[in-house]
Amino acid sequence: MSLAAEQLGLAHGAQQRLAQVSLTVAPGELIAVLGANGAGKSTLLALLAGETLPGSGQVTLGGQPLRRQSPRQLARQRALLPQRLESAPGLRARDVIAVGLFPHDQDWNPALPALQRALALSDSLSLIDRDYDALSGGEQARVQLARVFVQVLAGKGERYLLLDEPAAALDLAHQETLLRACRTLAHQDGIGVIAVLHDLNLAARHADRIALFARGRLVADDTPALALTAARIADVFDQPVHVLAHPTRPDIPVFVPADPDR
Ligand SMILES: Nc1ncnc2c1ncn2[C@@H]1O[C@H](COP(=O)(O)OP(=O)(O)OP(=O)(O)O)[C@@H](O)[C@H]1O
Repeated sequence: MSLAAEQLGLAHGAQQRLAQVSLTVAPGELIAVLGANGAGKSTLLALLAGETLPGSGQVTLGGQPLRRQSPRQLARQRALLPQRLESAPGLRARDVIAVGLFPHDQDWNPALPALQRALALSDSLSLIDRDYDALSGGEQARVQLARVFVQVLAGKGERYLLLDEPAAALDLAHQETLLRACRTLAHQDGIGVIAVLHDLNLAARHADRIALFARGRLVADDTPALALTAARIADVFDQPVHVLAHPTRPDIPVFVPADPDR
């Protein structure tokens, strides 16, 4: 059982968005996808979700090529949070969250355990009666997280959650809440979670594995300590860093950008 990218490639003319990427997400693991702007992270998530078709290679879910699965079956097994959130004029937050229940033929019902858990894990219960478009950016992000959380929690069997920069609009506490929720969904519920992040420290502290991308290629796929070496970070991000020891968790590296002027 897995969601697997097999030798994926996608190009537009001479521009190679992704090349020869093989990556497996297993049920119960949390993978952070890291890399510089334009490295191909969103492209990978769109391909893994079946929203974009690869130019070469294939994606399989539970051993079956994605292209053989109906949109409805796919929606029951995987949820995608895209990087750009659309506006939802005239809708309340609860209407947006209820979209995650549609693939399971369910409507908004406060007694649903999956819904209660999704609202708690995303800290969005207090937002459900607000107009979605009147929410702040971080509040909208929490509502969208509730939508994808309920989509996977209301399902059964093998399920995957694909999150494209879910922490981008969140404050410090809600970033921690989000990553703890991802760990719970992976480790307790057995969902395979793959999240694009830009914060190396957040990724190193919470992810089981890091998939590091540079110029459309996967350059490391390992535990945080082994994937995120100072030399590799300097190369991939063109930014030197100091790697420090975490004060209470020696297995977790801490990164501080090096400032050449000071
Ligand atoms: N629809 C598209 N058509 C053509 N090129 C695209 C398209 N979408 C993205 N690209 C290009 O593909 C490359 C990878 O883009 P992608 O969005 O996957 O990067 P990313 O790693 O998610 O970047 P960021 O951190 O900035 O969000 C970029 O060079 C981008 O300009």
